Order: sequence, then C-alpha cells, then structure tokens
Amino acid sequence: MIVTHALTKRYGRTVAVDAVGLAVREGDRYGFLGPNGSGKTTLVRMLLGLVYATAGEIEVLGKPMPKRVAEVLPEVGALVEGPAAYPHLSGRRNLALLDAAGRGGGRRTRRRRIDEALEQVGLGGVDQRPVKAYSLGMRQRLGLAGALLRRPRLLILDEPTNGLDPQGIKEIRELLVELNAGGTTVFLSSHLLAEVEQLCTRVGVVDRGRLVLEEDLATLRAATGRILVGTPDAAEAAAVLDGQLEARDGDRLVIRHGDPAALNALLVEAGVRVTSIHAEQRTLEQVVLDVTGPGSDRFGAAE
Ligand SMILES: Nc1ncnc2c1ncn2[C@@H]1O[C@H](COP(=O)(O)OP(=O)(O)OP(=O)(O)O)[C@@H](O)[C@H]1O
Repeated sequence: MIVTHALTKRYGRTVAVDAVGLAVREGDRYGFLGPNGSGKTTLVRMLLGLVYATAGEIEVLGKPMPKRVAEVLPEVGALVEGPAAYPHLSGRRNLALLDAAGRGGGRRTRRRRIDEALEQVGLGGVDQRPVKAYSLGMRQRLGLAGALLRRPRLLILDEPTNGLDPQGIKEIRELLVELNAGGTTVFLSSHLLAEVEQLCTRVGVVDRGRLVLEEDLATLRAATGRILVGTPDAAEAAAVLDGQLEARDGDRLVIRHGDPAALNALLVEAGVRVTSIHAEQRTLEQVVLDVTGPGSDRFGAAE
C-alpha cells in the first residue's frame, strides 16, 4: 500500500528523513514510531505529495507519488498535524466544503457520508457551534471525520490522538481497529510506544530520520524462551528445576523453558504450588531500547 525507497528530505544541512525504505502491506495497522523531531511529519507530508522529496521514491496504492497524486488522493484519507478548518464555520459545514473541494465522493451522498463520518468519530451530536469553539480533541476528531468521508482504502494519520484524553484515545483506537477489520489499511505516526503497542500490527521505528527497525509486532514480541512462575514454594521449585532457574526474586522465578504447560505439570507433580505461570514476552519498549540505545527515553512511554 505504501513503499518508499531511499526516501530523503533535507532542509539545508538538516537531514529530516534519511534514506528511508519502508513497506506497508494491505491490511496492516502500521505504527510509524519515533521521538519528536525524528522526521515523522516530514515523511507523512511526502507520502501525500505535500512536500517534495530531496531524493528517493514513493509508491502509494501501487502508484508513484507525487506524479499520480490526482489518482491516489481520492482513495486515501489523511490527517496531518494540526488539521485545518475554517474556524467560523461549523464542523458539518467544514466537512461539506472539504468534500466539495476534493475529487470523487458524489454530491448526492454527501450529507449521508458526513453524518456517518461524524458519527464514527463520536461527533454525531455536534451542533452548529463554530469550530473555533471546539476543544483540541474535537478538532482532532473533526480532522479524522474528514479523512473518513470517502471511505478510503488507506488512512494516513499523523499523531491522530494528539490532544485527546484517555477515553478519546481509546475510542479512536477502537474506531481504527474497526475500520481496519472492514478492510482499511492504517498508517499512523506516533511518539507514544504504548499507543503503537496497543493498536498496531506492524511497526517502523525512526530515529533521527533513519528507519532503524521494521517488523511485525507479533514477531518483535515473540516469546523469549523464558517462563515466569509465581510460587510460595520457591525453594522447592528451585530444587526441582536443576539448572534451568535463571533468576529468583522472592516468590517469583524466571525459568529457561519453552512450554508453560509442561513446566506447570512438572512443578505440580513435585508438590510445588503454582500461583501464576506465563511465557515471558519482550515489550516494544525493550525492543526499541535495543535498537536505538541510550537516549531512547526521548520516546514517550505514555502520556
Ligand atoms: N520546513 C522545515 N524547514 C526546516 N526544517 C524543518 C522543516 N520541517 C521540519 N524540519 C526539521 O526536520 C526535522 C524533522 O522534523 P519533523 O517535524 O518531520 O519531525 P517529527 O518526528 O514529525 O516531529 P514532531 O512529532 O515534533 O512533529 C526536525 O529537525 C525539524 O526541525
């Protein structure tokens, strides 16, 4: 759905995006993760033809960008940082103007599509109040509604949960999962590890303009080959395990073993009471720390 090769953008001496080659596949919920200033917005703008690349290539929906921008954009819903709206007009009126200005999306269906989009983002009950009276979160939702008007095949969203409270973030997450289940591919940028971890199926990590990692989340979080066991009989368990025990902290044990069920059976058979047992998984935070090294606290773990 999106492929870039050696995509580069320089602003004078600043290399905002540095030879990035990423691949977003159909059906992905792709999280483009990086700290503030790492080049996410610049890359998103290049994908949409809003900024020209210094070098490299971009394909969106199988077509070169920005050359085929007029064919590509009607099938893409986009939300770029600080969505623009006419402040003195209502949200509904803004969406009508946006729809009229773009290609595709017939006039006959406009009202229905606007109602649907507002409903989807939780602005169904919105009144005639002008956008200048909206909260930041409401503006963000309106921006998303604009992205959904044409029922796009691909959504490209730059920090879509900026300005939303935890409940709003959860609602947007659920909406994106639902749209994705209905066939929409989702590409979003974020500086929040937790957001990407909770929402995405695939992640690209960008650090100082370079893509340092791109992988399916399930692969990244694959089991480590260790099992975490909680037991009030830690000493007995340690005796039974003979050499497989990696660490012990009170009644919690870390055991080198591949199969929690088999390990559980072994412990129970030996008379060890097991209160909890599960395979250890890496967190996205650990993976990101591994690839970016010290200074990765620039990534937001949560907000
Ligand atoms: N129009 C511009 N002119 C000069 N430098 C720019 C311009 N736009 C971005 N940059 C620089 O390029 C780098 C990447 O910026 P960018 O906004 O793409 O990062 P980001 O990851 O989206 O950060 P944020 O989340 O804060 O928006 C930064 O060093 C920024 O100062």
